[in-house]
Amino acid sequence: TQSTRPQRLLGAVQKNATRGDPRSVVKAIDEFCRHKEWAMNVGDEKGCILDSVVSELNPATVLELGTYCGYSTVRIASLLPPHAKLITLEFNPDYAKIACQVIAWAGLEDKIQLVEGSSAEWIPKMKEHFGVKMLDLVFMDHWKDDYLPDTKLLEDCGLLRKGSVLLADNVICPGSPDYLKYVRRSPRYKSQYFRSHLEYTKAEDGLEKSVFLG
Ligand SMILES: Cc1ncnc2c1ncn2[C@@H]1O[C@H](/C=C/CNC(=O)c2cc(-c3ccc(F)cc3)cc(O)c2O)C[C@H]1O
Ligand SMILES: [Mg+2]
Repeated sequence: TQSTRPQRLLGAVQKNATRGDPRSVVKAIDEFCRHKEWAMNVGDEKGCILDSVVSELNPATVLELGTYCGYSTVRIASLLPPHAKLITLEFNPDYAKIACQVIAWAGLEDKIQLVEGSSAEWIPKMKEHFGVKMLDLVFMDHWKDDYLPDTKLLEDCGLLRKGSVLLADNVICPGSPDYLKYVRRSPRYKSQYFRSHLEYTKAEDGLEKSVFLG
């Protein structure tokens, strides 16, 4: 039977990356997507911006919305301090299965909790189910129409503190206009646009970093 693109991406990781070496997993995926098959990972150019935000913040608790194949999951987790935790939500079981194996190949199982389910279902369960008090960083890379409702849900669930950072992918392409308007207009956020390009292409895209002011 035909393989899927995520399965072929996993194959490229298992063929070209070194087990237990997260950065080689990131590199293998970028090579595959640049030279073989495009896939919707945040990619190497926006990935460097993601790296700088994570390194500067040094977060203890990270939430990622939209795991897909686990590229940004591995990229973020590879930069986290020893006892830090990353929870990543993915509701597509086929993607979750691939991401789980990509994470295992990188040797990051201890830092990453992959949850198969929707953000709407699991954001309200963060505290009781995962013992999460506050989120230091939220990386949003799921359906673009869910960025705004999920941001409001994070606020309502009391998961954001003064200084919590929301980092959203694709605010230009495919775009999330209602989210952008909200974080840029709201007095409760200090928002900043990092101009870049859509992964593996020359099209404009960027990340929006929004600091919650409490
Ligand atoms: C609500 C919810 N909860 C948990 N997981 C969720 C969820 N909504 C989606 N997900 C999961 O996240 C992933 C969805 C990601 C959506 N990302 C995209 O649609 C996306 C699309 C493009 C793109 C740009 C130009 C083009 F011409 C074509 C595509 C680029 C990107 O970087 C993207 O992230 C997979 C899905 O199962
Ligand atoms: Mg994206």
